Formats: sequence, C-alpha cells, structure tokens
Amino acid sequence: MSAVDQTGEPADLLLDVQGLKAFYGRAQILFDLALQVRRGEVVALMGRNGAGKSTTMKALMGLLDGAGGHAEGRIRFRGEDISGARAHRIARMGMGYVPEDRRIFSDLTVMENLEVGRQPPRADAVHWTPEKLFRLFPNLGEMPQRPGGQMSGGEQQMLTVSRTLMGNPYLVLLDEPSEGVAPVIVEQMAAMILQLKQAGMSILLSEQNLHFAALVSDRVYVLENGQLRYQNTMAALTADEAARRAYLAV
Ligand SMILES: Nc1ncnc2c1ncn2[C@@H]1O[C@H](COP(=O)(O)OP(=O)(O)OP(=O)(O)O)[C@@H](O)[C@H]1O
Repeated sequence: MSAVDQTGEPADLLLDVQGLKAFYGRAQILFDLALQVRRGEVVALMGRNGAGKSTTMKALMGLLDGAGGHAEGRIRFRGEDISGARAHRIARMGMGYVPEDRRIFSDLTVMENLEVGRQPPRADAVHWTPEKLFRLFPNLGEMPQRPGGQMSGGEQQMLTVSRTLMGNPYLVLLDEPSEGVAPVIVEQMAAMILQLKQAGMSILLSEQNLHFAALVSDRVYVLENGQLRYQNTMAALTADEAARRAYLAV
C-alpha cells in the first residue's frame, strides 16, 4: 500500500483528473477524461492532430476561458482542487506549461527570458538556476546574451522549457516538444527530458511522435476525438503492434 496524505489520496499522486470535459463555444472537445500523473513520472498524452491533446493541457492549466472555451470536471493538483482556477494561480501553485507555439520574448536575451520565468524556490521541488539550466542545455549556455529572435527553432524550444523550469514547478506540461524541430534536436530534447526525470521532475507531455514518446515516457494515454481510447505503460504500447495500429496508425 502506498502512503496516504491528509486529503486521503496516495501521497505520490501529483495530478488527478476525473471526468474532464472541455468545450469551445457549444462544441464539446473533450469527453470525460480521467488521467493521473504520479511524482517522478513522465506520462505521454498521444493522439492524432485534433485529438484534443492541446485542449487537455489548456484545460489543466486554466487557460480555456481566455480562449473562448470552458472546462468541467475535477482536477486535483498536489491534493488541492484546482477545477475552475485561473492560470496565474495554477502557475503559482507549481504547474509549469510549455505551449506548442514557444512564446519566447524575441527582443530579450536568453538570460532575460530566463529571468522572466523566475519564481521563488519551493519546498520539495527541484530549484533551478540559469547555471543548472545551462548544464542541461549547453547550447543555451553558449549564448546567454543572444536575443531570443536570433535563435533556431530548437534553441527557442530549449529556452521555453528553461524559462518554465525557472518557476521551479512540481509538474511540467510540455505540449508537443518534438514538433517542428530538427531530428538532432529531437534526440537532445529526449535526453533533456530523461535528465529532468532523473532530477526528480514530473512531466506530462503531448506527442504525436511515438519514437520520441517511447524514449522518455513511463506511461501513455491515447486520445481519439477527445475520448480516452487506451492507457498503459509505454513498454506495453511499444510491444503491442495491434494497439499501435488501432490507436496511433503506426
Ligand atoms: N480555439 C478553438 N476554437 C474552436 N475549436 C478549437 C479551438 N482550438 C482547438 N479547437 C478544436 O478542438 C479540437 C482539438 O484540438 P487540439 O488542438 O486540442 O488537438 P491536438 O490533439 O492538440 O492536435 P494538434 O496536434 O493538431 O495540436 C480540434 O477539433 C480543433 O479544431
């Protein structure tokens, strides 16, 4: 039996989502999703274009209201109910989010972009500094004064991840980290995620790239048309050709 905390939930349960629905206007996009992330886990949310991966992440982060949508259902983060909470409160509670579109500040330098993300250290969370991040991303360490707008797509992706880590999050939501970056950077991103996991970070990532997701993830949820179709360990999915064909067409 795992330990139980004061809320009656297993102490290692970081994120617990039950009955999550999401809507844009009157169109329902997500249907009763249930998913969990435990401390120290890397969990992949997979599915084709339009399956609802980004919408799930926005719903978790409290960002749907600002995007013309809304969410229903129960979301607990570190034992606290955050359903309906606003994004800034969720971020302050230690949920980090790296959106698909890599919003770095192009006029600010690498160092200045990192400073924008800085939050105070938190008990029980890894404490990140620019020096630690430059060890994780040596490329960035070579260009601390470079304006964000003069970096490659892969470098910008690393900077966005680093800026989020400067908030010392308990959990990082990474939306399609491998999308649109060169294969060599994809491998670097995978190595980076494995290092984050080793450092004790917990990560929920959305992915279409099974090769990438399989390199880094412990468990996987697969969405299709906003519904959860499959969940298992990543090892089980990669070993199960019928499931891969049925749910991912690979
Ligand atoms: N702002 C919006 N307004 C209306 N519909 C939207 C909006 N954003 C997304 N959708 C729709 O919601 C559905 C899920 O989109 P979502 O972006 O979550 O999928 P995804 O799995 O992340 O796909 P992708 O990999 O293409 O980002 C799609 O049908 C999409 O057209």
